[in-house]
Amino acid sequence: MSLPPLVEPADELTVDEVRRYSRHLIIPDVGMDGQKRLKNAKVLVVGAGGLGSPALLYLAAAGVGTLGIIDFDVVDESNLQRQIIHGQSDVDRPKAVSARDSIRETNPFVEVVLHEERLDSDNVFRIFEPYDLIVDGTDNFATRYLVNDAAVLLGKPYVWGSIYRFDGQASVFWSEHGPCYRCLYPEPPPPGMVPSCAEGGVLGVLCASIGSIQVNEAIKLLAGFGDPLVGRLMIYDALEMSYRSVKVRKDPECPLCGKNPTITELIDYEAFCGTVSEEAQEAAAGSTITPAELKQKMDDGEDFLLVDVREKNEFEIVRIPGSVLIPKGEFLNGEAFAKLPQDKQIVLHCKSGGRSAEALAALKRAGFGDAVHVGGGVLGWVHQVDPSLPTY
Ligand SMILES: Nc1ncnc2c1ncn2[C@@H]1O[C@H](COP(=O)(O)OP(=O)(O)OP(=O)(O)O)[C@@H](O)[C@H]1O
Repeated sequence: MSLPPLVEPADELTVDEVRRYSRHLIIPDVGMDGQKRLKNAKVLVVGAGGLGSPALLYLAAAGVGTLGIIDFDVVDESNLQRQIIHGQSDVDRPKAVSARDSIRETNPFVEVVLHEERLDSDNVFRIFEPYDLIVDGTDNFATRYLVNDAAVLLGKPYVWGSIYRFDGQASVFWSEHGPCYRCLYPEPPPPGMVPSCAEGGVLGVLCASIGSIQVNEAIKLLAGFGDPLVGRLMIYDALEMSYRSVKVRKDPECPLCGKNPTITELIDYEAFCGTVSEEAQEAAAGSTITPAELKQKMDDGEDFLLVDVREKNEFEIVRIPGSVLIPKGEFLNGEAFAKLPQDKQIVLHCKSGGRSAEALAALKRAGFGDAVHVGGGVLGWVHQVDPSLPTY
């Protein structure tokens, strides 16, 4: 499928621009016409993190005239392994500002528009409106459904990417010409079932592999050449080193872009995707202790078993003294229960409190009524009790 260019060409390129983009200009498919279209293009990148970093740098280098950056976060040292738009001196600076500075260095001809806020249902239409196309570099389901729904309702193409450990996926969702994200994934996974990169990790260079595919697709759509990834899902396995693409059909029953849409306006995406299941929230209510309270229990010599429900690799990075490791999965499949004493209170913790709440719900269901979990997890322990330990 080939599609007409999204953007009209700019009137002209300056002498400096011709010199800068000469390696594009001599590709027949791009040429003067394509480069002028890129110059006139306005692209918004949501998230200046793992995918957003290479996406922003390559979009800027390619000569996309206006780049919007939306991110609410600041640069953390643990970002630098993959978020190559930021450097050591950017730690603690707002990501959007740090990304803008790098783009200025890469290509001063690009106009950068900063949105230092969290994209949500209240601001998404206002923020998306001026842009021709949206590139999604975020890491959470609530934002992906929000971006998809807003893009469908505004009729804009949505260039999507996703990464985890060694696996990546990318596609272009554009309901006028093919499926939307909801046609592929009608429902978010149950809370806690799909680990994030923060929980499971990600190979840094995978961000470049998938982020650059997103840029490739954005450029093709803006300038109107090649076969866009509309109606196809690209699947990349960095361990096997295989790329394949599978067809994704538009779902006629899609509640958003199907024949009889039931979703005609934005919804509450946090509630739709639920970061922690309702059962876990209920289990945690009244059964949550703070890291400082955990320390007090230890100092008082209370007899309890502290169970870390993270994965082995995380346990090796940092652990709370005296804890034993039983990963969350063993609570969900029931294997953990036989390993636990019946005559002691069980105290669960994870990295920041989400997984331990899920494990706590399973534990309570199995009859361990006085079990509790530690709100804030091992990160809370480091901040409140022992700042000499590393965080990740
Ligand atoms: N709704 C949103 N609005 C604006 N920015 C968002 C939104 N959701 C996520 N982001 C940003 O998208 C980026 C996602 O990047 P990535 O997952 O690589 O980084 P991270 O969240 O910094 O990493 P980690 O979770 O491993 O610490 C982050 O910079 C995050 O702040």
